[in-house]
Amino acid sequence: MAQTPELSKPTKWKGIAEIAGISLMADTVDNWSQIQTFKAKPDDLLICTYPKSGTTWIQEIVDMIEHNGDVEKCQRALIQHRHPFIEWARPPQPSGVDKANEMPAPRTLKTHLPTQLLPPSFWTSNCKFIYVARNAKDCMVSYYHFYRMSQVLPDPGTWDEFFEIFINGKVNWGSWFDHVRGWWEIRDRQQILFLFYEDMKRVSKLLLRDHWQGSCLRNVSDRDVWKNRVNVKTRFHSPQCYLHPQDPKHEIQKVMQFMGKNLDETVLDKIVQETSFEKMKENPMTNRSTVPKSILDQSISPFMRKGTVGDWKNHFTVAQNERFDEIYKQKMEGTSINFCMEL
Ligand SMILES: Nc1ncnc2c1ncn2[C@@H]1O[C@H](COP(=O)(O)O)[C@@H](OP(=O)(O)O)[C@H]1O
Ligand SMILES: O=[N+]([O-])c1ccc(OS(=O)(=O)O)cc1
Repeated sequence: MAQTPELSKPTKWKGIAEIAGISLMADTVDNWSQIQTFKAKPDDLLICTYPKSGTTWIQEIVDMIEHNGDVEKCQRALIQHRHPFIEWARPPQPSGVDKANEMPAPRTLKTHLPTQLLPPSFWTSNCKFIYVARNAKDCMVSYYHFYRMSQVLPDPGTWDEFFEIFINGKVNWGSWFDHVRGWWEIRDRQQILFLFYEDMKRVSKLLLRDHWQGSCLRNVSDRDVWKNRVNVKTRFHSPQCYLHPQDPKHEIQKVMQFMGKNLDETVLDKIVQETSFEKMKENPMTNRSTVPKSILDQSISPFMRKGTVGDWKNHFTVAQNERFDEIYKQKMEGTSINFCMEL
């Protein structure tokens, strides 16, 4: 069994610390009591993700919905300043909790915390959560490039080294497997809208999803579906088997309904366009271009890097892929969650 390589540390760097075995920025850990005693409100909306799962994307979508598709209003501030990041701390700047406390209700907040580390008041205040999950392989690739460009994170080493670090959960915010499992398991016990990056990305396809098996059976064309609706159902002999359209607009509509908003089709179409990868990559309010190079060096890798599904195929070796699939099977055993790894 390969050893987990040690991450080498940048100079002038405060470091990484742990809470209950989960790596976090040391400043976050130093501020832990303020974070844990944070008082959520019933009308809070909390955006929850494992890092690199499309946080910025869902933030922009939520903000656009909240502001009825008004682009100018969404340009009021950098995306990282619009929604307080609950566990963020970087003294002497105000912490995420400080910023949330100053924010008028109704608040939209953000976290990467796994369920077991979330401030308890979120569970008791009956607020709403939007969780976006991204398939582990693309998430790992995106996190690797983020570690490379970040000047405040340890050096990720080579891809092969980072692969070991990621599967062992020794990255910030811990194990992808535990994070996703944790949020998936509680999705029906709280007001949680559980979304998939891949569903938000998929364009103009209808997906046949069997919820009993929890598996994507195959993609079918729109024409296929409407023509063969009954046949398809009959063929799979499963009452749970149904045809489910998924594309950015459909997912945005789900978010809109969850937020209790009602926007007309033209506004929804505008939100789809404005939150596309291409638009957000060019938008200085979302692309992190104003973050100093001493923190994020985008000449190494852009923050808005590729925004695709399946880039893992350009990074994983065949052996790594086989090993990963085996580990995935073990770690995700017994859960009904299912990811699409390519579109
Ligand atoms: N509008 C959009 N559409 C698709 N992907 C987007 C997107 N905005 C950001 N992303 C992608 O989401 C990832 C960053 O996630 P987060 O915001 O959680 O840090 C990056 O993935 P890649 O590195 O694979 O390109 C980024 O390119
Ligand atoms: O890994 N990190 O240290 C990390 C990841 C994400 C992050 O914030 S975000 O706004 O890019 O999601 C900050 C730090």
